[in-house]
Amino acid sequence: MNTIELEDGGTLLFDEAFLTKDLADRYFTELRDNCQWEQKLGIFGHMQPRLIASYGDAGISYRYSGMDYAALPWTAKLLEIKNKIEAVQGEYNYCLLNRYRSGSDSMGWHADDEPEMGNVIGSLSLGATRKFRIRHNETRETKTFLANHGSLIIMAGTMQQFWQHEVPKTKQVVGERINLTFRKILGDTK
Ligand SMILES: O=C(O)CCC(=O)C(=O)O
Ligand SMILES: [Fe+2]
Repeated sequence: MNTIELEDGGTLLFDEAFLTKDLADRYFTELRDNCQWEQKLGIFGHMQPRLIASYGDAGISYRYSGMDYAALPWTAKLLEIKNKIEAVQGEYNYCLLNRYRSGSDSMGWHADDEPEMGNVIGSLSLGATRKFRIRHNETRETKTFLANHGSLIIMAGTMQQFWQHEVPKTKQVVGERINLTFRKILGDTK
């Protein structure tokens, strides 16, 4: 487990071997086959280049790229994963899953800095290894992490205020990747 102290009070924890390969394999298959995946419309009227699904406590919905996502009720597997991540850090009531079908699926530079969102985000990666990059808003300093099968990244402190992150497209032939970001939606979410 690696804890990186970022400038301006952000921290990024990276555990390359958070889950055993066996368990990561099982979660990948289970989530791929059983989550309610959908492709959403993004900004400028284009479909987002990935599939998403979202789960959480009753009554939770999450505003993202100008749209509201109502959370489906937790499944037993997702609660099991949530408990494991909470044992490391954080307390979560919502999970956004992203499914990157190939190297041409991606997520552009952004920060998860909505005011109603807690500052601790737990991000579990399953399946193909993809680059997870972070970039400081002012200095443009960039760091790259290889988010491999079964790895955990926890973003905390002031990271969302001072850094953005992305999962870039790649021309390499890569298999599917599923990423789960556990979050805490605060206050009145209706
Ligand atoms: O897929 C990832 O590793 C990042 C996902 C992400 O940044 C998000 O869902 O906000
Ligand atoms: Fe994000």
